[in-house]
Amino acid sequence: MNHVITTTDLTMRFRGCDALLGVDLNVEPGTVFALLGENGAGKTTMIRILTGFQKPTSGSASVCDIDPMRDPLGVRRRVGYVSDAPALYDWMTVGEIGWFAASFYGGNFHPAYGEAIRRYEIPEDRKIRNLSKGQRAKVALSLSLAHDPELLILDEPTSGLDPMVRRDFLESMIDRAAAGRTVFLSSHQISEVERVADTIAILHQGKLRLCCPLVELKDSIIELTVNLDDPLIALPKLPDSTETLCEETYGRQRRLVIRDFSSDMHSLFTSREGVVGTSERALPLEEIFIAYTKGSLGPGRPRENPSEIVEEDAKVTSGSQA
Ligand SMILES: Nc1ncnc2c1ncn2[C@@H]1O[C@H](COP(=O)(O)OP(=O)(O)OP(=O)(O)O)[C@@H](O)[C@H]1O
Repeated sequence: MNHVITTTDLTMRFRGCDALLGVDLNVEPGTVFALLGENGAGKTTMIRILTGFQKPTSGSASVCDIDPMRDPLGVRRRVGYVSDAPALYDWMTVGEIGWFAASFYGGNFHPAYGEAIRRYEIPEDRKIRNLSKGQRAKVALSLSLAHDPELLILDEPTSGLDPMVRRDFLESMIDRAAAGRTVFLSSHQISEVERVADTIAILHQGKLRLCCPLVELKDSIIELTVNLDDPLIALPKLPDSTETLCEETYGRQRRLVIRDFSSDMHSLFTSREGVVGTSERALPLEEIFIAYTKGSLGPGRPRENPSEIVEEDAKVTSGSQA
């Protein structure tokens, strides 16, 4: 399959900060692809590279079969892009900025822009500088969509929009994907993303922590609650095919978020002395995201023996002193 976006070993090192560290990513056509990450995870840096505004330190990228480093204008002609702080000419009116952008794209751009502006009920004679934050966001979205791009790249697209417009806008992204267009968006509104995304990628401290279809992700992760007689009891090691994303203790309950846990593994816990019982539940995307970005304990964890934690910490401490 021809991917709409491909990055290979993409790395961006700023002075004193590694924003992206060897990111390999493929985005399939006709999907809504959501890039999630905490503040400073590298999302905007990635989008700036994909849209040709930033040259990476190393690695490569291809967007609609164009190398954004070699042909940034070619990419921007093919792609619709809205940044988290859209730069619009403040002295133009809403109507004038439509004519201005239409001069680059031609075709059906101006009628499509005019229709979007009327749908959003923004007066065409209003100066851009006098628009509210939400109206500004709507103008930027209308401009990015008017040439019906095969790929739409959105950095925090719904910030500033009221809840009704946000919902309508995100639902329209599903329609775009159904029509074979591709939407690549970065957002902190995880519950909104969950309603529209086909594929989820999580960037954490510049590294791609995860990239997979949302349905697959939600099917593969559960929260396991283990009820204990003794809160200090050591839990069994799980098979290496599983990944324990986080482990927390609440009184006599141990809460684990585990990837690829299967129901026959409950007995590993229930057969252990001091374990009263276990229960599991599916997690919403927001809780999965938190579990991933809190840091993984790695394959097969939780730890067999709590003293291991102390020993490992001691090793780190003595290593740093050496
Ligand atoms: N021009 C720059 N010079 C130096 N450091 C930069 C530059 N641009 C970004 N960074 C750093 O790179 C890291 C990633 O920034 P980036 O803006 O990509 O994060 P983000 O995931 O978009 O965050 P947010 O969700 O807060 O917008 C941050 O630590 C940031 O300070």
